[in-house]
Amino acid sequence: MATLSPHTYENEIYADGLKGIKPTISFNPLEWESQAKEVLSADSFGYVWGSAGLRETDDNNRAAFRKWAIVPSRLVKSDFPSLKTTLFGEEYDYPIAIAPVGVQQIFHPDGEIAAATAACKQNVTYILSSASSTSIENVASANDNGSRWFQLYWPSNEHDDITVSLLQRAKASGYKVLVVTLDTYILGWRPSDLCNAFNPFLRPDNIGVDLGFTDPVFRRQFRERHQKDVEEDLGTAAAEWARTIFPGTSHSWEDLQLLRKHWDGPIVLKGIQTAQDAQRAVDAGMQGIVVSNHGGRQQDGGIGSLDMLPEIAEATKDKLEIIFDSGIRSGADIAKALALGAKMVLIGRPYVYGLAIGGEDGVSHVLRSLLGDLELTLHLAGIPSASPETLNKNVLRRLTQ
Ligand SMILES: Cc1cc2nc3c(=O)[nH]c(=O)nc-3n(C[C@H](O)[C@H](O)[C@H](O)COP(=O)(O)O)c2cc1C
Ligand SMILES: O=C(O)C(=O)c1ccccc1
Repeated sequence: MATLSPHTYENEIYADGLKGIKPTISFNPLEWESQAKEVLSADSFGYVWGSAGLRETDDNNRAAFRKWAIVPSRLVKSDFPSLKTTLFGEEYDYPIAIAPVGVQQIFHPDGEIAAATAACKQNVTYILSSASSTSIENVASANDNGSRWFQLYWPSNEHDDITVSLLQRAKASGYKVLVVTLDTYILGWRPSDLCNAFNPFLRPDNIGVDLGFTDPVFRRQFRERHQKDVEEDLGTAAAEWARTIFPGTSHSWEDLQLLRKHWDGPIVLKGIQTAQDAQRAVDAGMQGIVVSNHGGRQQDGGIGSLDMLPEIAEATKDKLEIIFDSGIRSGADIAKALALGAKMVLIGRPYVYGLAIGGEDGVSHVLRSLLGDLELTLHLAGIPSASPETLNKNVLRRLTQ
């Protein structure tokens, strides 16, 4: 069955309207946050909404989009724009993917299963977090024949055998691209979580440690250390898994060779914010980067992620694939990031809010809304496709310096 153009979501909604049926989830992306707040516990809402320090990096992420504006062209006779994009030699239907987000069961009981199912149904890539509350294998089953990538929180060198085990499991379960997050070897200073005394990893129900608890190498080593199984001392095991994937200190550029050796598909470094680091990624044999500051959740007082995209793209876009995140909230935001050099963007908090509000349907709603908005934004600006030939810096003007 041919996939319907995303903007046709509108037709469904207006047809329902004629029957007196009103949508339950907002179409205003900024209201997804307030709707999620109504249904989540204070702890869970504070965690997803939270950012580092005074939220300056987060604010700068949003402000960066407002420094650019789309300039439309007229009498461009074209069909609805193609949203296809090509990365690592593969064609993707849409230039968006689900950002890796940990502990999704604290937002909805169906957690990762709901989000990975929605991603498959909407033809959007799902990136599984290392801090998932559902195992690599179970998420793969839910994601079925969908496109899925695996995000690594990278254990320190003393745990290389666990790293290799995670990579092997991901590979065996059909995850095609490895995304290595470099900005979160320890959690940032997050006042919302501190005020709630809430650490998503140190919970009485131990949600969020499933990848460790299902890992044969972690389980064997736990037994050797404690002469008991993970199930016999869940609290200790959860704390040890948290220390394993958030070791407190960073790796070095040389360490990437271990990942290169054990992963034969594309590797993408997530958290890059300078052209110099992007070039280092090229030199280290990496295939892509995510220009990201983790949604401002790690380091406060930082520059907006979009502010750094043009110079990074200028320096390296012909040498590796550029993906972007941090602050994407609308179709116009996606268009701007693509125009400034990204081939794909990651959707973060918006889909988590959708998950909280409506489970699988809520995630589908957010993805369909963003894609419908993107499609009409390009179409009405006279931009015939999302590819760099037609969606590039020429369609933007910088408003302020
Ligand atoms: C609740 C939450 C959990 C996250 N967990 C992870 C994670 O496990 N791994 C990771 O690489 N990034 C994680 N991120 C960061 C996202 O992948 C992404 O970079 C960020 O959400 C983008 O910013 P935005 O939400 O403002 O768009 C998390 C973000 C949120 C909001
Ligand atoms: O909150 C985050 O940003 C994050 O990356 C994370 C995910 C799971 C557990 C702890 C932190």
